[in-house]
Amino acid sequence: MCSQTALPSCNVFNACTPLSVLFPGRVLCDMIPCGEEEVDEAIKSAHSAYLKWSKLSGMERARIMLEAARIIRERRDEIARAEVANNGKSITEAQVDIDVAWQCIEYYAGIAPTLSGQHIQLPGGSFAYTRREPLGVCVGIGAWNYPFQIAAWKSAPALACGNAMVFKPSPMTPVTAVMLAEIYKEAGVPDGLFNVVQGGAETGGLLCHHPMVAKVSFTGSVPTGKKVMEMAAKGVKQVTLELGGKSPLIIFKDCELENAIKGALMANFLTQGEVCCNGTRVFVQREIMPQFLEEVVKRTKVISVGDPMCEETRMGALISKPHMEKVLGFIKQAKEQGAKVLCGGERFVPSDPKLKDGYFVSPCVLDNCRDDMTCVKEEIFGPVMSVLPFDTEDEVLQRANNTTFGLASGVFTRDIARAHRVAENLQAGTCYINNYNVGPVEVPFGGYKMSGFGRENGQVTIEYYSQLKTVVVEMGDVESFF
Ligand SMILES: NC(=O)c1ccc[n+]([C@@H]2O[C@H](COP(=O)([O-])OP(=O)(O)OC[C@H]3O[C@@H](n4cnc5c(N)ncnc54)[C@H](O)[C@@H]3O)[C@@H](O)[C@H]2O)c1
Ligand SMILES: C[N+](C)(C)CCCC=O
Repeated sequence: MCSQTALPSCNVFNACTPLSVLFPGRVLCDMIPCGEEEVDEAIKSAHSAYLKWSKLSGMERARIMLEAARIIRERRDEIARAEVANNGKSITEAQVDIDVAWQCIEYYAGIAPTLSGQHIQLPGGSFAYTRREPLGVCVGIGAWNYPFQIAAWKSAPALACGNAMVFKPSPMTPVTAVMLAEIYKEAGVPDGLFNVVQGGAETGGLLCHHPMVAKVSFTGSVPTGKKVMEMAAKGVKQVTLELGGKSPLIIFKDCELENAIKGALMANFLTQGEVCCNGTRVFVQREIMPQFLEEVVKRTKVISVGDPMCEETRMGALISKPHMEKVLGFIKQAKEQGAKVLCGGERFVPSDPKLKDGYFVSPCVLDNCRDDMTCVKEEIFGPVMSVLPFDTEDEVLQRANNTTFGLASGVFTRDIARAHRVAENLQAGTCYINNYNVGPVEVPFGGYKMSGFGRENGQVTIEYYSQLKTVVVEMGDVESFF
């Protein structure tokens, strides 16, 4: 890497040992997963903090959250460099992730003072009112692709509503959630309000089962999401599930082709293709397929893969060796099933000897794809775009919806009526019209079908981190039947 990154200091529930060398393929830090005792301690301390935090007014909570957002802005480059070491994504993308994180905290700080209920008039001067109240201790469980951003997306609405959060990052990326905990503390949240516990499946299970936990917000794969839901159901805990996808991107022949090509690249190659909402099934209307392929391949071939700490790099390293092998396995299988590799799809070894053990894969465009191929049906979570021809709107809608996933979708067309008709008929939590993978924090994000339920970001997420109490006030005498 161009420069070394110092790991943040660790907090009480984080048993990782910083190593001084952070070259690709090396161990980032050694971790002892948190067991029953540490998880119990983290949840109890979060509960004590919740009792204080939930009694503050929205304005008071907002002031502290705004200070946290300010500190993140101030430390943006340091956190981004740690995120690169954590995940392997390019520094340019990591900086954007950190910006999205502080924007999210600012956004929910703005909402905190607006939380309110309703006043309902009843006969005889009696009335009722509703109060929006916090849930208590919420658990956040994160995936490894957007470690800092996921921690912010979960904690910001949780804290705005007056909850505490115990967050478990993926054991693949344990570092930057700890930095967020330190920042919240520095900003003035009560001790324990945002706790980080480290560990994998076992630690996650302990969190989901703990009786003092009111809600679990999970980001990860569908199989793990099902387990989380099952565990939470035992304690009748609320759940938000942000799961995987295999999203369609539909490009009609009347599109602005230059934008559609840029959109297809954005839909497939951010964060080495390890993005849940990627539009990996690119349906292109047959008439424009030759121009589309020529241009998309030309631009994919020049994506600079390599040292993620360098400003000019556009694609860094995949998360781990087993994951890289899984992605390369999908490409091999695609070829066996008849797909044609137009570019990339191989392990890439940069010329810098320090980077030779990194898990780099050259971005890949697959042609000759059919809907029944594994590469078109399953989430690869790597830099692999599958391109499929189509003829009519009805046909492409049916094929686009023929999946158990439903996280995102996209359409490129100049026909405004068609754009909205297609958006209405796509079975997905998000539809991008004439763009892809933009994610302003004001906009709700979440899935349909097996991509999950509940939402993150936007005003609606307040409903997933609070509960409504109804207070009924009698102004007259009690009318009793007895
Ligand atoms: N929809 C979204 O917002 C979104 C965002 C990012 C990633 N993802 C999805 O996440 C997946 C990749 O991430 P991953 O490999 O980290 O997913 P994963 O399901 O393997 O792990 C996710 C988290 O769950 C924890 N975990 C694993 N087993 C558990 C158990 N039994 N109980 C409780 N927790 C457990 C892991 O330690 C990790 O923190 C992809 O499918 C991707 O699409 C979805
Ligand atoms: C690419 N977005 C829009 C930032 C969403 C990332 C969410 C998780 O993978």
